[in-house]
Amino acid sequence: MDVTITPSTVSGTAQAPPSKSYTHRAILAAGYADGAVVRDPLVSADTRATMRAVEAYGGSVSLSADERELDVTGFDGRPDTPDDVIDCANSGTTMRLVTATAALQDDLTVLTGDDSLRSRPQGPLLDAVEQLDGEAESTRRNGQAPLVVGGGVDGGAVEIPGDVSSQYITALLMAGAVTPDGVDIDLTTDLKSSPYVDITLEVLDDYGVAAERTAEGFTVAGGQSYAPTGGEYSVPGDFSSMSYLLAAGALAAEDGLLVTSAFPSAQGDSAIVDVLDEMGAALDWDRENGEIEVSKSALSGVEVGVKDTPDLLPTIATLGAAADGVTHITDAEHVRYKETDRVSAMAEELTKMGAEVEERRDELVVYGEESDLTGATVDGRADHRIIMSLAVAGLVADGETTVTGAEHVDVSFPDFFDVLDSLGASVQR
Ligand SMILES: O=C(O)C1=C[C@@H](OP(=O)(O)O)[C@@H](O)[C@H](O)C1
Ligand SMILES: C=C(OP(=O)(O)O)C(=O)O
Repeated sequence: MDVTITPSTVSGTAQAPPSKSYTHRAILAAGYADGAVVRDPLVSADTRATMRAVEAYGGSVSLSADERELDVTGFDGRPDTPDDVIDCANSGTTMRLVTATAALQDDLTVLTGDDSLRSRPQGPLLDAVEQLDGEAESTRRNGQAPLVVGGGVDGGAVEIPGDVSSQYITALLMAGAVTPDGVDIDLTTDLKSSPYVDITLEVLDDYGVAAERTAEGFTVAGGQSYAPTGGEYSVPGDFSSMSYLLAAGALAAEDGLLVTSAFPSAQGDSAIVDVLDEMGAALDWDRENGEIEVSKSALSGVEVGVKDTPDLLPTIATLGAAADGVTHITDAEHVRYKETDRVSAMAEELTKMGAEVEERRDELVVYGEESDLTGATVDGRADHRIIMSLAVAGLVADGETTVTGAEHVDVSFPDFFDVLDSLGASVQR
């Protein structure tokens, strides 16, 4: 599906979708448990992949008609051998988290995904499973899926780099809690995306599982049981998804835009509020009521590191292209290991729209004052975050912007274009 955006103003109220990261964890934690009800889940292509995995391991997942509740019956810490290959589709979180689940059972599980997911790095996690005396192979022996994993690990100590994906740590902590011996994780390089591990620790705690940071990394004791208080878990709003709404507001909400479901949580991507503030956006976050009011403002360039917040790079790149002055997005090397190489993707696609952008190995520099955003046909790269960021740029580009492959917003924000349309943007599908 192609979507064409013409310059528009936006106004009104938009509710942020539920958090993808919390939903994945809440569903898998319910799988490790006897079961649980997950309230306000994100129902999207990626979280459906995690639901399929829980079912493949012997659990069941049923979604209420209004999609506000997932009733999960768990496999209680003892995954079955799946009858078939687990298709993780486009979801890195699913593949990493359920690879560690596969290592808990003696037999083998085969995990695969789409072209993008089969090109992303899994090697350090496979290596960690082998350090725990499990079996973990990449069929092509290139550290990428398809993967074959099993071996019935009992726990132990692992060394793993922290600068490829924090999802390996999340995976090992979640599975480690139900091993007999627990898992000690020694990070051999600096941890990137660390707020995502904080999300994991928060969800584990809510499910009654103890895990903690250590001087070397993290540790989780074995022999624990997952059980959320009252048998229920509620998912908060998603700040990565909110970043597109807030950016749209800062660029195009002449009369202001209100974003709801914005309660504080462990999500590092709530840093978008500070980034916008530093760029000069008129913005007010009422934390108590979970509401952010933002209005169209003259923005200036900013220097921002995305070590902890890789998913914000595409949004900040768009903001930088519409701002005055230079925007430096630093510490960005790990942003290349996502659904696409997002550093290159944003550099190339914003260039097609007339932006002046310089790509470095771990940095994207956007020269806002030399950028005159003009409508163009841009490639969404089958990557939800690239599509949403380019669509937001289209709100302020001169002329028509067509984003190709726009259906991939289905991964994290399925009704993104409906929401944009309801806020008054001119969106043609
Ligand atoms: O654990 C998670 O929910 C996620 C962790 C991050 O990935 P990395 O840890 O691979 O950087 C982030 O980019 C991804 O969108 C979601
Ligand atoms: C990188 C992302 O997710 P995942 O790693 O789960 O594919 C994302 O949502 O931007």
